[in-house]
Amino acid sequence: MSPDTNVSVTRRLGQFVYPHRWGALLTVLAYIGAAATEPMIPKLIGYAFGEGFAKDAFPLWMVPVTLIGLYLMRGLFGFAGQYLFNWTVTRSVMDFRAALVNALMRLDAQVYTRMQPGTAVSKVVNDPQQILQLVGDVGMSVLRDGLPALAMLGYLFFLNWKLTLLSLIVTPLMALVMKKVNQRMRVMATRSYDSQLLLVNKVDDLARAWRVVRQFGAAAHERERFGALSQEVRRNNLKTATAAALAQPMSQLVASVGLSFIICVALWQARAEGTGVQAFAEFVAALLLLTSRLRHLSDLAAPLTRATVIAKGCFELMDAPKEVDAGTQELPRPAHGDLAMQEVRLTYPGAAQPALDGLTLTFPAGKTTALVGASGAGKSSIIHLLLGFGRPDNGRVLLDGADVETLTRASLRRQFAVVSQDIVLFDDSVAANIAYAQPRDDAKLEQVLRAAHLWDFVQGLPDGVETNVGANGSKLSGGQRQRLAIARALYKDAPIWIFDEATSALDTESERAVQQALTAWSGRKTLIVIAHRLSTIRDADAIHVLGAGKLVETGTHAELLARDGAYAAMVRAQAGEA
Ligand SMILES: Nc1ncnc2c1ncn2[C@@H]1O[C@H](COP(=O)(O)OP(=O)(O)OP(=O)(O)O)[C@@H](O)[C@H]1O
Repeated sequence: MSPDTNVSVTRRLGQFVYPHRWGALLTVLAYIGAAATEPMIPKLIGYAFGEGFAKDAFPLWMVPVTLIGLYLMRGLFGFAGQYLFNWTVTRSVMDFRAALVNALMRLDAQVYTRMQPGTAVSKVVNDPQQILQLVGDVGMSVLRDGLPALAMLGYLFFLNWKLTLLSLIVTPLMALVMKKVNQRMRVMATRSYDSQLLLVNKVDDLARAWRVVRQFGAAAHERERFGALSQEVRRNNLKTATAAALAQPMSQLVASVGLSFIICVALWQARAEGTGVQAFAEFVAALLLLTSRLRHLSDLAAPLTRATVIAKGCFELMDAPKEVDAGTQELPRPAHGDLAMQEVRLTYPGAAQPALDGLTLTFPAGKTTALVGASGAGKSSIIHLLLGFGRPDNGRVLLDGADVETLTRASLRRQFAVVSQDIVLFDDSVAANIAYAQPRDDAKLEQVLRAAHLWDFVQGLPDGVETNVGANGSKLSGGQRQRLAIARALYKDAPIWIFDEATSALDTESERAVQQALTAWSGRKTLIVIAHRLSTIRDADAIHVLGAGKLVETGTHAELLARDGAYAAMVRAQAGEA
């Protein structure tokens, strides 16, 4: 990491603290107040020893009053400093997290396919707190040791400015050694952080895949893999700690070289100019005190390095490619719902073959169109493009005649309600999941729950529609989760519905009920259905058959059977399976 990066990381961190600068400023003032009380203690002790023994000295009650008063003041300043520090840090952390979540919401779809969920959790939840705490602690040390060090430096100049200037010559040497040590620490801290993220992702996997792990009897296997990762984290942490532990002795060694040089010069000067022992002793004592303060300050490199490394990771997430939302056109609400693809080609980054290859097809408004084809034929990729999650390399996707690239993403996505193969539910109530991000309407809620064949089940739940469904609907069965997702799509009441294997987990009775509900809406909605079970799409107005990203044939169920092509073969194959 170049120094420039360090500067930019610091500047970017500063952006989150800046709005709360008054808190930071008051923290500094409170600590200055606390530090100011420090010299009063030896001063008072000296006074007590000097004047206190005299017969007509101050009355004795002044001792407890002064001492208690002093410590009370110190305590108040210290408390105020801590409180203000935490006030500033917690607010800055909140802003930092908000910026990270904001970035997360706008990432390009491809970034999600590369990113482990644990990484996002760690970067948004843990890292901002850790970074600002580390930087804050360093700031505290600067206040505690840096301020007295500055005072001591001033005093040294006052005592002997020539010698002090000379002592400053050794500073670049110290800086050089510290730079080398810091570089090593940064490398180690980066490695340590990266391996820690792997560990986070592993634990995330273990918590999510616990069923698979147990079904495969893979606990020992997973323990072993976790153990190997833990070992790597431990090794990297130890190396970072070793590099940090080396920092202090190294800086002390350099300081001792400098110190011996200065003492020699001071002695030489004293001999030549005949300055007294007292001036020499005072200078050396002050210099030693300064060195001890500086030694504490040199310990700050390790936490700062760690904070920089972690912050860099957060900023990488913030700077990751965002979804392009360059369109300006807004569609009426609701749109008519006429979809078309013209000569569309889509190649995923790093893929050898295009997922869609010169595809031209339509999804007419108010009609039910089915997409069928073997696994990997490109069905989900079509949905991916219709929803504007990706852009075709070639060709156009049109909604009501407008290229979807010209539409704002919000206006485009408002037109779709999707039930996909991977159902995602929120750790919230049934009602909140169905009326997700929409105003709550209880009558409508009941209507969609009935349509999704879920009403009786929900009525039997302890808190009815207010019952929590668990993380990703873990308290529901596969079919119930799917029906809940269907209800959510119905609630959105968009002009275009996409059902991607949406009824695969339903029993025949529920499936029939859902189909009936959909038929009731047919003619008013554009319906796109992806189904492997061909019996579910035989009534579709049109069926597009895909193969390797290309359109193989199109027609109604009867037409395609009569043609005796790919579709007819698929139907026969499924009839054979059944
Ligand atoms: N994010 C991605 N990155 C790279 N390749 C991808 C990505 N998503 C899909 N593909 C590839 O694109 C091709 C089409 O995939 P797609 O998911 O559209 O097929 P599908 O017909 O929906 O399959 P299934 O019926 O199994 O869901 C496949 O070869 C797949 O490997």
